[in-house]
Amino acid sequence: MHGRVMATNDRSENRPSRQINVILRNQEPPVISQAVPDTEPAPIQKVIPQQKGLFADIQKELDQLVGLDNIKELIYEIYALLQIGQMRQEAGLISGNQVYHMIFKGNPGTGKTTVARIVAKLFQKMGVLNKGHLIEVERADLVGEYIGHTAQKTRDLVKKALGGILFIDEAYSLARGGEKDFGKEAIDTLVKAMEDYKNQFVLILAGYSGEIDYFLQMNPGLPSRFPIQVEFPDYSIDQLIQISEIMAKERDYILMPQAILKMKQHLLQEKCETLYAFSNARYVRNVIEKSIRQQAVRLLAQYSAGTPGKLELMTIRIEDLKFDKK
Ligand SMILES: Nc1ncnc2c1ncn2[C@@H]1O[C@H](COP(=O)(O)OP(=O)(O)OP(=O)(O)O)[C@@H](O)[C@H]1O
Repeated sequence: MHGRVMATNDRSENRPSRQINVILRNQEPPVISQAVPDTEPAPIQKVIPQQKGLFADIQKELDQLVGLDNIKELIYEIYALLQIGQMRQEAGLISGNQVYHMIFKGNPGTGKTTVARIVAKLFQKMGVLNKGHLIEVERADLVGEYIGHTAQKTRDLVKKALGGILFIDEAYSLARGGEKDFGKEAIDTLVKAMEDYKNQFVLILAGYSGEIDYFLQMNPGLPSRFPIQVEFPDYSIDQLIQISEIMAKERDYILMPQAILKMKQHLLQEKCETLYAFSNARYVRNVIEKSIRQQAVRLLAQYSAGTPGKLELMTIRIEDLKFDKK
């Protein structure tokens, strides 16, 4: 699975192995089953009701997301780790500080920012971060125009992110100009901030998979600082259709079957033509929003002397679909 949490202070090498299987069920109390060696007490099925409340909100948000099973699993894994960490602490056991800086790899519109927001909320609920906000930046926000300017800009943004998440989109662009570029200064400042403000913010670097891999290769000191690496796969056409129906529903609209069919055909073509530049769920969102505007224009023209009924106000027809990119 992508995106496993790697414990950085694991002292258990010499102990018998203990495997923790996490089963995530919809709206039900999480069940944690432990498979333990013969010498230990019989397997325990432990239901911990107080976890339900804390995780319920997060789970509700995750349930709204189509696909992303590996990421949902990862988020639950982090939650479980934090819960058990608290219990271990209360039991007087070592529950050392975990490092939560992350790399999110994926094409545009695959849900990276959305998931980062949910992660921020989880960390805030679990007391890892005291604010749980997300500061989203890109190269231009970090890199300055003269020596020292970049370090200052980057430090200021880190300070804004304290208590939350600093999310750097297209992070690899910081290494674009090599050693002489101010991007290098931003990277060095970020690395220093990760030391200076340990556990006070979480840094997420996001971007295209290949470019992020290249970026990490060029900066060998970085990968070990990001123990959690997650792949955001492109959505299938069926998932994109599901997403479009959810997006329409959230706005109190319904897509007619003919409109769905047309959307399907169009997405197939668009995905083939644009390849890596295809912006997945973001593209679908734009289509839905444009189509809603188009429906409004159609209805006004159609009902110049009356009011459309409730169902008509909700319906997106095939002729409402708008695909142009402008
Ligand atoms: N799995 C999903 N289910 C439902 N909606 C989704 C899903 N993934 C993304 N979206 C929606 O698609 C839009 C774009 O998502 P988001 O901004 O998280 O993508 P991103 O990977 O950060 O994109 P970029 O790299 O271009 O910034 C948002 O409106 C988000 O709510």
